[in-house]
Amino acid sequence: MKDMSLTQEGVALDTLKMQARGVDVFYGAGGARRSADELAADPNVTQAIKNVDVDIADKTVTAFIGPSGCGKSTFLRALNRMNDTIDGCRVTGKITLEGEDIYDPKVDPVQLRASVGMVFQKPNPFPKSIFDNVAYGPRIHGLARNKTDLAEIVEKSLRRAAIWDEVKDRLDAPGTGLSGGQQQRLCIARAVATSPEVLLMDEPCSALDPIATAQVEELIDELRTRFSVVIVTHSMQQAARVSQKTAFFHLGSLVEFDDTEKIFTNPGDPRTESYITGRIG
Ligand SMILES: Nc1ncnc2c1ncn2[C@@H]1O[C@H](COP(=O)(O)OP(=O)(O)OP(=O)(O)O)[C@@H](O)[C@H]1O
Repeated sequence: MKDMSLTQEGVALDTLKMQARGVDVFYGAGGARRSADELAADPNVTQAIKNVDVDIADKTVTAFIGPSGCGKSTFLRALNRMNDTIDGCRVTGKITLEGEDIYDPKVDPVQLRASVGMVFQKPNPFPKSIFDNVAYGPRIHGLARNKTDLAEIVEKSLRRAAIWDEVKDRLDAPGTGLSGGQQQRLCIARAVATSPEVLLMDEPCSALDPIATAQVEELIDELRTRFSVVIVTHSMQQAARVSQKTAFFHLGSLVEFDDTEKIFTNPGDPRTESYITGRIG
């Protein structure tokens, strides 16, 4: 019998943070408002995501895995409307954060991205001081009442990103002068400074050495005590180490979504099995 306290994707209802239903993403869609069916039928339009349903649980790390070009990053960007910044990119279907439609015209995408933060593959600190990198979000969103308050938010964020001890004596130094691993943790501090509900990470360790990767992975485990984390990774070992839920994408479709342990030990779909055993991808 179906457990009514779970969503169709098997996530406990009382922990549901984000939900995607029937999401399609198109590139080269042009400016005119066309329906998903019209876009799908247009040979000049690329459909990168096809009818995807996903549930993102609170205080959980969800990994998106799949072969190159399957749409992982495209779908991740749909979760905080980063695709809005790409000309001709159209997202259809429904994505909610705490039950609210994030594509509703009332929603301000800049505000949304403070709640659904993002960390990119390549560390991208602003050409500003370490302090100003972290203070940027709280400043533009008016989250600090005064200077002391702002300094507290910056310190707390740097501590959460496990980089405070390394930078506390040089907060005025440029963020771009840090090592790659430190820059990535600085970017994580910048993303958590606005107290997001969800943190999206697009291959956050791919530019890092094994020691910096281990530090960021440890940090991800710590971050999930406060936030939902969604991570795109090419490393199956990393997905198995850091996540509790895994979504396997193939050719723009979500093939399987389940507990990470199940995906890696007893996948339900032969395509998932082929991928995790190295036969496709
Ligand atoms: N800005 C864009 N314009 C046009 N097509 C794009 C754009 N970005 C991605 N695509 C296409 O969308 C599809 C999915 O790409 P996406 O980058 O989301 O895949 P991915 O699974 O994240 O790949 P990878 O693992 O290689 O990063 C691909 O066919 C890609 O060529």
